[in-house]
Amino acid sequence: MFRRKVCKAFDLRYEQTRQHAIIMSANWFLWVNLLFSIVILVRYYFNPSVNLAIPAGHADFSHLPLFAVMVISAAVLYMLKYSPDRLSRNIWTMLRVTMLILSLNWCLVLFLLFASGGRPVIFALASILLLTGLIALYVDALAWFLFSVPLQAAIIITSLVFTSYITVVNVLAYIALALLVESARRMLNTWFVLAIHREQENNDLIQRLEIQANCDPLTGLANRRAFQVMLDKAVQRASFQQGDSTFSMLMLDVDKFKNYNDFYGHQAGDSCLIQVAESIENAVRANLDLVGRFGGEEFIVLLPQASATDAADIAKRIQSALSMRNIEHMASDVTNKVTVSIGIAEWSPGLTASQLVSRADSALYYAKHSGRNQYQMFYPANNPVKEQTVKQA
Ligand SMILES: Nc1nc2c(ncn2[C@@H]2O[C@H](COP(=O)(O)OP(=O)(O)OP(=O)(O)O)[C@@H](O)[C@H]2O)c(=O)[nH]1
Repeated sequence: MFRRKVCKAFDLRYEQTRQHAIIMSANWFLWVNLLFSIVILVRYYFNPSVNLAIPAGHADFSHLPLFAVMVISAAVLYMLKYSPDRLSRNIWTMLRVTMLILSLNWCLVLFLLFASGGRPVIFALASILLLTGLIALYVDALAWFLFSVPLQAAIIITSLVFTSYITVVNVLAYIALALLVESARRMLNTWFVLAIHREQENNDLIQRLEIQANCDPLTGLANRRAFQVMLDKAVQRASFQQGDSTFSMLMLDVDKFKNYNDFYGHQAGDSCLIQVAESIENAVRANLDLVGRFGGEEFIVLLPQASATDAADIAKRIQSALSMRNIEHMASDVTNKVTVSIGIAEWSPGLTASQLVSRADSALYYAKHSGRNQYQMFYPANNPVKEQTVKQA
């Protein structure tokens, strides 16, 4: 089951990376096609003695496919640059069709050059096209075959048409070339897959380490360190924010938990802590509040955009969520169910994170000393008022 999930994740990553790679290298390859066709078109200006002579009469025809290569390459480059969704399936299909059309045009160029006496350079020209195509398209076997197969076929057909015979050496050379490029494509693709595997493994490892560094292993909640980071950020944000920047926090402690452990055993204690954690998580506001394990049987909740009164509502919800679980605690002198005491503190300008925590802690201390199974708010004079006490039945 787990393996299947890993494979799925790999498949997805592989497809996405392949798509990125093919777009990136197609860009490069289209530029190569564009520049290559321009160089062949203007070759006389560079070196009039170059052996790609095209006698009059043939020249126009040979220029046509070269122009076509130029125009198609430029048009597709333009589309790739300005397409709103460069990674869509349609773009991928368009690129494959483009590779076939470019290849057919190059076949025509080779054929016409061969016919006009440029024979000695045909093999070199085809080899350069095949090698650049291989570098650009090895990640997409279909695009590569659409580009390479017509070219390789063209070399053989052209030889057959323009020479009355075809030697064994020629045939062997063609076969060797075909085998060489295919084995090179497979090798490059193997490295590509391996690189994605490594990246996937590294990502998984980073994810695991992040979870280990930030999560409490028993409850899965944020650990104290992760909570502290979020709390510091909340204080920073609130300090720089104008207007309504209030936020609050809750500090919770399971009542008479030592007795619970002694009575039911440590393992049952662990399971009780997990249930308390779940109750808290279910009672807070999803995607907004952050629940953490402060240590031992103490929990902490960060409540963004919540005043002390809002926090008291959430504290009530936590108490009733826990009460509904009905976890027996026969060793408690508070009630015969597991209960929590809660301290509430609201941030006010100038307060540091540790000052806020210590306010929540002293409100919790007050709740404990007022009989447990209740919440208490902290007041600036560190004198929580008794009217704020709400006992859970
Ligand atoms: N099972 C279990 N117990 C834990 C864990 N962490 C801390 N404890 C226990 O939690 C208990 C905390 O006990 P105390 O701090 O004395 O508090 P209490 O018994 O809850 O009493 P009050 O808080 O005053 O109501 C200790 O017995 C710890 O061993 C844990 O991960 N699992």
